This record gives sequence, structure tokens and C-alpha cells, in this order.
Amino acid sequence: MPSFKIYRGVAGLYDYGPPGCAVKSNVLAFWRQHFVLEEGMLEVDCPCVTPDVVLKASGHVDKFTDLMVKDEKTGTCYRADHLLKDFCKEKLEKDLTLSSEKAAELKHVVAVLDDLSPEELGAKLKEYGITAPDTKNALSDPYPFNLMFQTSIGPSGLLPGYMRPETAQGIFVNFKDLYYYNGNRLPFAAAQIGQAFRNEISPRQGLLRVREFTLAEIEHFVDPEDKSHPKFADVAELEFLMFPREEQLSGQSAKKIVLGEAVSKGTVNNETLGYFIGRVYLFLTHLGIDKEKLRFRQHLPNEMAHYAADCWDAEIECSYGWIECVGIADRSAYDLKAHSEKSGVALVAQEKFSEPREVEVSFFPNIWSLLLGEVEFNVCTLGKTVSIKKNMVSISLEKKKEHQRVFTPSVIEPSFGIGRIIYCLYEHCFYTRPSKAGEEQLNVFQFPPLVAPVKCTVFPLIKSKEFDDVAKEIAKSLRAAGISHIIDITGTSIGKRYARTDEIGVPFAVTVDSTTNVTIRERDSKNQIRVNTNEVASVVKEVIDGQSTWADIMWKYPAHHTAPTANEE
Ligand SMILES: Nc1ncnc2c1ncn2[C@@H]1O[C@H](COP(=O)(O)OP(=O)(O)OP(=O)(O)O)[C@@H](O)[C@H]1O
Repeated sequence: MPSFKIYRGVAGLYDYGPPGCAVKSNVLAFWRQHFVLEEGMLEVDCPCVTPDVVLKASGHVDKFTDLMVKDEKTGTCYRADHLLKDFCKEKLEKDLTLSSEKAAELKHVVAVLDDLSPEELGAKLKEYGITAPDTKNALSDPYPFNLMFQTSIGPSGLLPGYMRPETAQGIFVNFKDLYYYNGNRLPFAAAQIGQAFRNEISPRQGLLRVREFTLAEIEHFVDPEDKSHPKFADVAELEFLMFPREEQLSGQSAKKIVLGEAVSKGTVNNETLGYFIGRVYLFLTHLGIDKEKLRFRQHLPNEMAHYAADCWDAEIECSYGWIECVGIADRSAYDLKAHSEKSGVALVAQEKFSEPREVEVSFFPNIWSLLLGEVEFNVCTLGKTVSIKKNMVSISLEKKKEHQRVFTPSVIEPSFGIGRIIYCLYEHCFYTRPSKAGEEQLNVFQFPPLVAPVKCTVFPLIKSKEFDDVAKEIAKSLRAAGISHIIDITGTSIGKRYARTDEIGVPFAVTVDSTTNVTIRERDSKNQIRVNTNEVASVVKEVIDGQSTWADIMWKYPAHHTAPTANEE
């Protein structure tokens, strides 16, 4: 729901209502189980308010910008690249008179969008006659707009700060303590779930581009000289849609690739990156994301930061097209080095050698490298400036024993936009159930039990004190087993009650049609079984915990072949 709705809302801010909140909490619980617990990650929880110095070091203060244009008359702001991209895409899709040269030009513009300077972007907007979408007024020249919400910390106004645009920086600045906590051993991963804030220029597409959202991030620290992963074999045989750089550049589409092959051929830079791609695939498909609408797209060279070794986005197809939901990047040592430099605290790891190693060290290596470039330079020493020439320097190599290697770890970062995942999940799980002639069609959310906001409903078949009491007893046992449920003793027709719960995706409905045995109905198959009243909670729990499938349960218990009542559906 739009936040602050009674005051007409604010673009890009949304509330989760009760079912949405429950879905979100289930998605996050599974994220914790699948990543934090199963991988033994170190979870942290850092503040959203972040002092300027941290985000200055990370580069966000100077570079976390999008190019913006303004409607010259109304002042409405737009993202310049989005206007240009939308224009090109619309022309390519709808203009049947487009020449092949023009089509190739427009495709090229879309491909190099991230490389365009403000001036080049402005020139293209002018060349194509692009105006403000709502008013058709002229647009200003593009200029960079920093997406961070600025604030000041404390009453003096002297300590500038920002609302964090990502959670990752909280982990990087804690590297030293986390490394120590992990027994000074690599590799290890830290994880954080929290709110991120981005003052998006033009929030759009509901939960897909908002100004405050939940991020779940992992920073996996690894030795840059050994990016193998001990559990890679667990995911190596997975086969799914991948969209490597070469395929994108040569105009092909995504294709099914075995992950192990993508890594061994070097399409994916290293095993650890590949391992996380596999784990993200398992996470998303387990949640209920359709395998055929999920692909891993490699970043093109112009999309990647200069320091990144390789990046892949998990993109999910929904009615808005293919949407980046998880970014998985090998960020090399960039972040830790940036914070080491700014803070003066060495964010490094050590590899202790079992035997000391003899190494040759060159004396004066920096001057040597400068002189190799035939550079003459001045050195200021003891108040005097001395001009050093190449022939004045001799290089000596010394032998030295080293007991350890000190290095800055590389970081592999999977970053999950939880709202985007949930939105795509809603689309993939939604369908309209055909109805009998003349009846209203029924909307169903086919959520897997894992994410369903409510796991079970309990209905007495008819209004009677006896059945109500049994329903209350069953509800009590569900409560004790920690199973979320709704008890509906309104007495409306069973069909209507099923329809209501299908609409919010409740997977199981228990109909109390006797005082000893009751009917459990599964939402998607509409199959029903008979169980004893005191077995309900354990049967439902078995399925929602993933120990058994509904098909397994159907084998174990007698089927209820007729609907509990004629007006069921
Ligand atoms: N404005 C937003 N609203 C909702 N989710 C977002 C938003 N911006 C980013 N995300 C989510 O956070 C994840 C990690 O953020 P990252 O910085 O990699 O995104 P990004 O590349 O800036 O996204 P985009 O290019 O779509 O703006 C993304 O994969 C996405 O799922």
C-alpha cells in the first residue's frame, strides 16, 4: 500500500500490509536459513545513519549519482537515461517505418547508455527531440544528482551524515573485528539485512524502484590468490538460464548452461562467484520464482566498476520486463583498500607460512618503477630539493625470510533487493482459477507453503457449538506448533471461505466436518484427506517444514473423495 495514503502518499514509499508483512518475514527467515545458517555466516546489524567520512571513502559521496533532467516549466524531475532508453525502446518496438541503420543506432545508444557523459546524453535527448513525458515541455540539460538522503548527526549540525544507500559499508568497516571473531581465518562471509535509502529521481513500477527498501547483503571475504570454493561441487551440476557477455554482444538470447561448465570455461570468473550464483538460483526457485523466468546476466564491461573482476545479476521476468533482483559481484579488494586508506586502519588478512619463505626484495622499488619510465624527478630532503636522475640510482636485490603474507582480501558480494523479489514472486504465484459458467473467477496466490503468509485455515462445516469447539482445539494445537492460521467460524459457505483463503495464498484448509476426523484440503490440487483432529498440526507442519510433499501425505492418509459439502465449489 502507498505509505501515508490518507495524506495522498509520497512517491516511492510503500507499506506492507498484514499478508505482505508475513510474506516478507518468511522470505527473510528463509534467507537467514539458506545463507546465514547453512553457510555459517556472521550476521551483523549496523545503523542506517552513516557519517559522511564512511561514504566519502566508499565513493558514494562523489559518485553515487544519476543524471537528471527537469521539465523547464513545471520543475518535474526525470532520470535522463530512462527517458532516452524508453524513447529508443518504444521506437524499436512500435515504429514500423524505422530504417535498419536507425534501428542499429538506437540499439547502440541503449547498449552504451551507462557510458554517456552528461553532455553526450543531453545532445542525444535534443537530437531525438525528447521532451517531458507528462507535459511535452522542453527539458533542462542533464546534471548529476546524488541519490543519498543527507542528514546531520546531532544538534550542532557539524557532523554530516547520510541514510545508507546499501548495508555493505557497515560490514566493510567492521572487517577487522569480524576477521578476529572468525579466528583470523579466511574465507568467511558476513551478512546483513536492513533498510537502504535511495532518493530515486523518478520512482516507478511499484515495489521495483522505491526510495526505501530492504536489502539483504553478503560480503564473502576470500584470498585473491585462491578463489576456489570447497562446496562448489554441490552446485556444479545445476543447469539454468545464463546470459554471458558474448551472447549479449552478439545479439543472441540467454541459454541454459551447466554452472560447472561456465566456471571451468572461465565464463564465470571463479568458483566462489559461481558458488554464490548457484546458491542464489536455489534460493529464488525454492521461494517459488519460476525457473523459466529467471536468468543470470553477466555485466557488460561498461556496466562494471573498473575494479570489479566479474558481475552477474539474477534477473527475473515480470510484466515490467527482466528486472535485476540480486546483484552478484566480485568487487576485488576495492572496498577494504578504500577504508584502509581513509581510516588509517589496516583492513588486511595474514597467511602464516608453516615454513618461513625466502623472498627477494628490491631496494627502492618505487623509484625504480618511476625511473623505468625514464622519469626524472625532484626529492625534497632536509629542506633541500635534489634532482634525481636514472644513472644516480642503483637497485639492489636482497634476500629476506618471510613468515607470513599480508594481503587485502577480495570481496564477493551477493546483494538481494527483497522488495523486488517479493514483487516478482507475487506475479509468478498469481493465477486466476477458471470457474463454472456464470460464476466469478477466483484469484489464487500459489505461494509455496514456505512463503505463504498464513499456512492454514480452520473452518467448522456448519455453525454448531460442538464443531466450533473442535475448531478452537485444532487452532490451539496449530498455535502450539508455531503454525500461522486463521480460524473462521462465521458460518459462510465453505466455498466462499476457501475462495477467500485461496486469494491470500493459504495452502491448507481444515474443515471440521466431524468431532473426531476432519478434512484437510490442499489449495492447488484441491485434493482432500481425512485425519484425526489431533494429527492436523503435525501433518501441516510436515509439509510446511519441507519434510514431506503433499503427494507424500496423500499416500499416508485416506483421501476424502467427496467435497465436505455440495456448495464447496
Ligand atoms: N530503488 C530501488 N528499489 C528497490 N530495490 C532496489 C532499488 N535499487 C536497488 N534495488 C535492489 O538492490 C539490489 C542491489 O543494489 P544495486 O546497487 O546493485 O542496484 P542497482 O544496480 O543500483 O539497481 P538499478 O540499476 O536497478 O538502480 C538490486 O539488485 C535491487 O534488487
